[in-house]
Amino acid sequence: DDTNKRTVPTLLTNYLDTQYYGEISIGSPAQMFNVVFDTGSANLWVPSQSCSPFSTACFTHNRYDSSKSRTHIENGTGFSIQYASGNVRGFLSEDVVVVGGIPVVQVFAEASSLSAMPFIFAKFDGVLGMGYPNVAIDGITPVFDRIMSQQILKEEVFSVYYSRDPKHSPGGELVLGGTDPNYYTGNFNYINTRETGKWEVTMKGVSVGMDMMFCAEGCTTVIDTGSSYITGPASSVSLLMKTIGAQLDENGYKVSCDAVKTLPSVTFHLGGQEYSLTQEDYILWQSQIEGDLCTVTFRGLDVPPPAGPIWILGANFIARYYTEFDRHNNRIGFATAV
Ligand SMILES: CCN(C(=O)c1cnc(C)nc1NCc1ccco1)[C@H]1CCCNC1
Repeated sequence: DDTNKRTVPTLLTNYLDTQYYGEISIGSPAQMFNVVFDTGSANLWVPSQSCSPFSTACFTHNRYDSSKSRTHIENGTGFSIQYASGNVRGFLSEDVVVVGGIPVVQVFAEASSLSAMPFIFAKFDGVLGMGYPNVAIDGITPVFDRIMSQQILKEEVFSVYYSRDPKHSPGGELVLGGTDPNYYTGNFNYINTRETGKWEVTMKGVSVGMDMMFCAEGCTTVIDTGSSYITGPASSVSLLMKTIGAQLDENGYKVSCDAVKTLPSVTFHLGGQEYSLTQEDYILWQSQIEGDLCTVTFRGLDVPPPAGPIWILGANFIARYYTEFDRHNNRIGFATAV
């Protein structure tokens, strides 16, 4: 019977609307880590005590010390994960991982080397992949699969709320086993994931204002809770930016803050619904001493075939559209975030 099945909330911290992370523990006694709950990958890794003191990114974060955990199980298999933005290398260990108070015995990676870029900018220590098992490196059963097999969740889904304004509390919320009606209004609209066993769907178009500009023939789109921005093929994004009058500089596309109010909406056509982002949603407005800086939260990113070309909808999309990831029905649901 479902009476004793439950949902498991984890509060998230919002760092400048670009990084959202929550706390987990590994080991006994508990060693605490801040991790991104990332639908764009399927492995758990945290920095290792054994990382070189010269690896700045490793050294400035919490590190797992296996010698201090009485539940540590030796493994030692090599591990490496390659992101577009950087890479992580290390080895596997096994220990008790606690997420939202739920303990699982989990194989994870101790990162003994972390590329300085981008991890010196990370406020989080590691990444907890919420992707499908078939994309997990070394064939490791992901954390969420281990929690599902305990049969304690009301539904085999998880949901993500990202706040839009760092001053709001909480910065975000991950719910395992259901959704949190406090953070969305209206009904969910669902899109089936592609058969690839990834949190990706076929998008039916991207329009700017009233004009359909990209992806009219359909294109693969990843819903990635671990990415800050929206990315698309570089040529498409540069045309989109030209249309809104944004200039590319060394760290992204900028617009003059005075022009922000005249910017058009950008609309993503998913599953027969239109998901619009207004300038509110896609401009990061930072007040600086030398004047305000308005960054457009779109980036060009060319993912090589066979995985690419793809669009990636990240945190700025999820902040506007509360997202449910449904492993039971292999579909993604969006509702208007509060
Ligand atoms: C976590 C690695 N990722 C980042 O894009 C990334 C890199 N480096 C920093 C400093 N932050 C990142 N993401 C911040 C964030 C948290 C929640 C929303 O965005 C991606 C890599 C591809 C899979 N998906 C995740």
